[in-house]
Amino acid sequence: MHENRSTPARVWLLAALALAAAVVVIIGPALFDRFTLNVLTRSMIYAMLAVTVDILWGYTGILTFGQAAFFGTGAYASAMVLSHLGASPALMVLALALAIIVPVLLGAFVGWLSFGHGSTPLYATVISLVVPIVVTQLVFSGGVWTGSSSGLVGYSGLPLGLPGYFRLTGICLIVTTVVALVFTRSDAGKLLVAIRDNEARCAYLGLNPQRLKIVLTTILAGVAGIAGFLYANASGVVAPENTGFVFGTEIVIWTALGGRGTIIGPVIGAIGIDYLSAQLSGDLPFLWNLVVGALFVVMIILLPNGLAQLARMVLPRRNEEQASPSGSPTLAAEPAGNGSEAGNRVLAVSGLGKSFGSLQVLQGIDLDVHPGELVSLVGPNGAGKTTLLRCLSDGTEATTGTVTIAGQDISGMTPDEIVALGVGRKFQVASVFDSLTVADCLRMARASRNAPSLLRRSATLGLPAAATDILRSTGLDRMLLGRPVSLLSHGQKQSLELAMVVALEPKLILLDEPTAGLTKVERTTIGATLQKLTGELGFAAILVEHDLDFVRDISTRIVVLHQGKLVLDGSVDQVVNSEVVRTIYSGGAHA
Ligand SMILES: Nc1ncnc2c1ncn2[C@@H]1O[C@H](COP(=O)(O)OP(=O)(O)OP(=O)(O)O)[C@@H](O)[C@H]1O
Repeated sequence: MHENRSTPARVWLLAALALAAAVVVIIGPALFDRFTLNVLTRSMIYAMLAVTVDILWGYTGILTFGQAAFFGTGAYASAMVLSHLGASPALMVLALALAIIVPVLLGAFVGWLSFGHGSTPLYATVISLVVPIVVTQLVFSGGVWTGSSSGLVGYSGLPLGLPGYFRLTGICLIVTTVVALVFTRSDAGKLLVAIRDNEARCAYLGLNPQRLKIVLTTILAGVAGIAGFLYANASGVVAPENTGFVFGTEIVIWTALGGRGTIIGPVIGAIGIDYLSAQLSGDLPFLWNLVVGALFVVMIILLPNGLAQLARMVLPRRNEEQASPSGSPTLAAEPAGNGSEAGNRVLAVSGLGKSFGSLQVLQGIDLDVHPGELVSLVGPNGAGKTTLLRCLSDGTEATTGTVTIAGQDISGMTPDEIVALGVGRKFQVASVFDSLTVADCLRMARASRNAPSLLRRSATLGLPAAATDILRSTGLDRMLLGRPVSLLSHGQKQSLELAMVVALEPKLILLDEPTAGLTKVERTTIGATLQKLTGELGFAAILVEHDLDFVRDISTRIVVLHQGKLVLDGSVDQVVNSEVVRTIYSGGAHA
């Protein structure tokens, strides 16, 4: 794959900004008085935390109040070593190591609890509220080890002096910010947005969003721990408030006010508000919190995306609609993947049943599908068609019977594991990533095969020929690759989702009413595409469709489902001319 070797302007801009910030940090001690240096050192440590919250909340959609717990754990781990064991160079290294390891272990546990098997979106937020409270209680009950309610104070830290701490924390913040900016703008960083937008689609692209969120929580807990280490050294005191829920909420407020999903916004928000708090809370000790609270409410109403939104309104903006073609990646052909061997069954369903409580939705379904077949699944509303597709793409759905894909029983398997067996699923309502561009959506579809770069935006987009064909035939190719998905028409989103599914190079494609709401021209294009995919390229497909004329034109076989039972499985002619079908569609047949 070719990479664009020229360095984009935004990389130079980032380097220039980082350099300017480094200069300010280096000469800062000569510019600021002691009070300002002290406050800014603390503010910059808090800004590191705000970056971690922004990656979790702003990019990945995980609202967390728990970063304070990891920060506090790191701070206490360091302070306990320095207080009880000493501050020799070796013990300093131990203090730093524990300030990372303990929060990382806690982060992995919290991540597993929040996003592990069976979790719901509510888990993460509730657990992030509970963890700081638990950690604070542990600190209170730690006796002399943690200093209980008084915290730990009077230990020796790194021998840097105030200017040294200012410079060290400044450099750490610049590094954290640059790494976060590079990562969130890389191909891999787009994965976070994909998870935020549409977790189910991620799973059906063969990705494992739960695992990714656990890894992210763990790594960012480690970063919060490093911030805790800096704080414990620079301030010379750690207290229960450093681990608490109130502090965790403050970080969220700084992030929101600065502008989540921007990295720079939360950095400015944290430094600005903490600095102002230090300046004003002396003069307005009781009013200050009220001022911050009121500011928060006003901002949420007027500028829900924070100060960064104001900056975007003022600064000239790139017109996203005109971002193509110069901003678009170039399409590159990927070698064809694992085609199915004609003759072998791709899918074998035997005695499949599904019930919701006492409601039996599917019963005794037997079905085989071979490579090259386009099997249409028809039946009246409520017959169980979508439920059947769900049972074929999620091994935890079926109540009875077996589903075998490419020779492997899928019972108990999760959607991403089934994608790896060669199943692609297209949903009834186009399931894409609205905040990403067309190219990024397609890149997500390849992410389980080609690990996306953590550092770069690729200048090319490698896709199998079948997916590129769909883009060409539906007009989504080059000119629209850089366009945000939110600007696409309904038909374009349907075509994009189909291209994403085909980009997975599945053996079996499951399509739930792919032509719903499309114009006649769009339907004809999709029909021709499906015929080519199956007839010429050897994919197998199961198509749920209500339009019998469309089905008749393109199918190789038709299966009729009625009241949860498979009542007919035959050639197009057999089914179309069947008395049973006529009776079912006229509403006359009952099980
Ligand atoms: N999660 C659920 N809980 C309870 N009942 C459900 C659930 N999902 C589906 N059903 C019921 O299962 C039956 C089959 O639904 P399904 O959506 O599979 O039908 P369908 O053939 O796809 O219908 P349509 O053509 O209208 O999309 C319906 O009676 C529906 O109400």
